[in-house]
Amino acid sequence: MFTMIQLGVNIDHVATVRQARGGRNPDIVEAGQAAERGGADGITIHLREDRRHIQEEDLARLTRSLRTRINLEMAATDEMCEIALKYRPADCCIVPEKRAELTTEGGLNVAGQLERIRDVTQRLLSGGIRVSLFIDPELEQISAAYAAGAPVIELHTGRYADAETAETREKELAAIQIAAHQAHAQGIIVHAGHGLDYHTVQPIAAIPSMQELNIGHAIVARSLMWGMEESVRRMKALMREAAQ
Ligand SMILES: CC(=O)[C@@H](O)[C@H](O)COP(=O)(O)O
Ligand SMILES: NCC(=O)COP(=O)(O)O
Repeated sequence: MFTMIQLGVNIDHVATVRQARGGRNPDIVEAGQAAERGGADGITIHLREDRRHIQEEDLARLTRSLRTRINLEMAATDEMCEIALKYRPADCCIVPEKRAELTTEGGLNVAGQLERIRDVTQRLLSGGIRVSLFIDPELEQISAAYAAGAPVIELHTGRYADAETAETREKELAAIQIAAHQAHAQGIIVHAGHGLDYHTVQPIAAIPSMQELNIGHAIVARSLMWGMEESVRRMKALMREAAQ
């Protein structure tokens, strides 16, 4: 059990609000620093190919301004590799992208493109960047992530978070628990994220090998009522309570 489970706060949707009108309000750096004051152990941003929210300038400004660390989510493209190697965030998480998607729909198919993912993983590792692969909780994908040489995986919690019945949620939770155990047994560091919120986070945080959760939309949504610091503080407290 990792008693000090960490929280990466994804601030993509602060940029979504900004992009609605352009300009610099709300300011992405202020949001990241407020999340850090609330207890964020890192800041996650997804620089999408379509730049719908986070821009490269956001990455540049956050790189200069944050106290903790940046987890850059990115597609497995040459463009994104070059940007990652330019700014050298502590972490890069390789995620699948489809332009038509509203948000990330599934995990990265590492098994189906192993050579490509291995190449991107090794290029980033060689640049001193820790690499995580965003995958569905499937044993085949864990084995492929290991074969690609990724030191970290982030288990996609979307099906669990979006489950419409208690039965489905229990089934999806069991899949995540099994996947986390399998990955940990292979020496892979286990993270999780996508769709988690204040009433679904604790069973995921309670998984013994879980070292970090990346949570964004629920925190940003709540920050409109509670403020960013308090929204992060409440999420972190729920996680720490569950992980004890
Ligand atoms: C990979 C993942 O689940 C999220 O971190 C991702 O950033 C979702 O994309 P949007 O932030 O664009 O919804
Ligand atoms: N990788 C998951 C993440 O960074 C945040 O996802 P969400 O909480 O915005 O769904």
